[in-house]
Amino acid sequence: MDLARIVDTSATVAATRSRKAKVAALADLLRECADDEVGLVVRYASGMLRQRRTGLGWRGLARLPRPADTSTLTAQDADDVFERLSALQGPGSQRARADETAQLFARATADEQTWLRGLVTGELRQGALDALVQEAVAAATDLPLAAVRRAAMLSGSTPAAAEAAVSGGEGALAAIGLTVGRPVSPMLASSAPTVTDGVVKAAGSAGGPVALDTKLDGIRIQVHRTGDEVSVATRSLDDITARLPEVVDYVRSLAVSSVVLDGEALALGEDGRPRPFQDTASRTAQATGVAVTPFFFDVLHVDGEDLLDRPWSDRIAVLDRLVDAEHRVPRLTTADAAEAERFAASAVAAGHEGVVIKNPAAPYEAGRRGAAWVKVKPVFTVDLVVLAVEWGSGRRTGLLSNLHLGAVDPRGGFVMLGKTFKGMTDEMLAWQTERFLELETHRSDHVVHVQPVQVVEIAIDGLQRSTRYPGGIALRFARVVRYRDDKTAEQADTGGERQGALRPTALLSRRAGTVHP
Ligand SMILES: Nc1ncnc2c1ncn2[C@@H]1O[C@H](COP(=O)(O)OP(=O)(O)OP(=O)(O)O)[C@@H](O)[C@H]1O
Repeated sequence: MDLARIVDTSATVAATRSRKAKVAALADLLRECADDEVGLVVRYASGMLRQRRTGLGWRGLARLPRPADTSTLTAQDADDVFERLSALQGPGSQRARADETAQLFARATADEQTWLRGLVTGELRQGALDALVQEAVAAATDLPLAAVRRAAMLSGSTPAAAEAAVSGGEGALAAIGLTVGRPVSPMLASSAPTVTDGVVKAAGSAGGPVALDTKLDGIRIQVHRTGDEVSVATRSLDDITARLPEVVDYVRSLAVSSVVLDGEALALGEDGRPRPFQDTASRTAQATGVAVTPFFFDVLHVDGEDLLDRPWSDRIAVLDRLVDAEHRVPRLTTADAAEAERFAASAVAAGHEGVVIKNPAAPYEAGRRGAAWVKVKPVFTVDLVVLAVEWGSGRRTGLLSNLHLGAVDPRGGFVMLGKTFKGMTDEMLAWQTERFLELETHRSDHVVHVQPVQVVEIAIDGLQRSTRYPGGIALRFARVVRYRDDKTAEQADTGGERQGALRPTALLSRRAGTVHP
């Protein structure tokens, strides 16, 4: 497949607002692929490299050779270069990387250069793109979208689902089940403004009791075990087995031969209350530091049996049998809103984030964010992307301080919603100065513009209409809660639902919470 063909499709997808037209363009591209290139083309169409690391960043791409006049590159040519780059290490590798990169870019036309740079820096990646590509795979292969989606979630990979669809049709898609040892996209929660609303939403039209789980503010962990082999994956499916030996030891001690558990790892203080989130979060980067305790709230597989399609209540019965109460998330099942409010208040008083309210009849919907799980938190927080940072003054001279914050723009890119320099600890200031200088793209005056990849969680008192920012809304009293390294920019919150019409309520309704301790 010619690279230019993919670059063209990318441009068409970016240029149209019509979802139908985007899917049609992607499906046309996939129809033109040879079977053995589908995986790579799907990756590139989704803005993803096949290699986890290439060692190339924004800086390495700052100066490019003169573009070629005619396009000759294939997708496979590009992938071959990235494969060689990913294998480079040791002395001389920096030089070799620069040479390989220069040669690749010299063979690319101007449009291809721009596209390749976006691919390498992750700028082409958009969460929504993955869903579009799944639709395109279904359209190109004439297979049900639900079957493609399910396979993508269970394999944790849209390219893998596309390859199966092309090579073996619906049978091959259905054969992608849960494989112990291979992480699946975790089930996600929608949100509600109050516990009472959350109870109604999770119960659905049938009404009846719901389960309230304490919402722990730790590291989402999905733990797979076969025999003595244990692996731990994060929410974004990164392998952190080596970082969490205490979680590995605990799951290895369970009386099962194979199991897949879903939960949170949390660092507790001597008083049994959760330690500050930063303490827990530091363990995603290192195996030392404060100890974390695993708390499980779901089980997806046990001893050869997949439990995904079984109702939550059945799965929890299995969990209660397998895992002792000290390693389960505290929970209450009730149909009474007042009782639910009291439980949520006590969870918050115990130092937790809120509750996740669950429908007891619901299956485990990998990768889905629906009404079966509803989170309710006491403060509004939004996950935004840092677009630029201003140099500080006074006590903060020499440090990057005031953050320019953007939400994901449904039309592509980001839309700025406000700025903040509040809520940062000295440690955060030092860290962010280093981090944002690494991500710098250019400067204007006292503002350092950065690659839009760093997600930050911001607490706000609300949103207000404003003419100051292009989206027409602005954050009220924004302050930094923490940096979110477990989220990519495309997983940040959206500034609006459709066609650029920024709807503050859409942003808020997914985030609001009013549990009163
Ligand atoms: N008992 C629980 N049941 C389900 N999820 C829980 C539970 N306790 C904590 N969580 C965490 O809550 C997360 C969802 O809420 P939150 O909005 O805080 O997280 P997020 O990462 O910002 O958003 P999301 O994962 O929904 O995009 C889950 O991904 C999970 O990691």
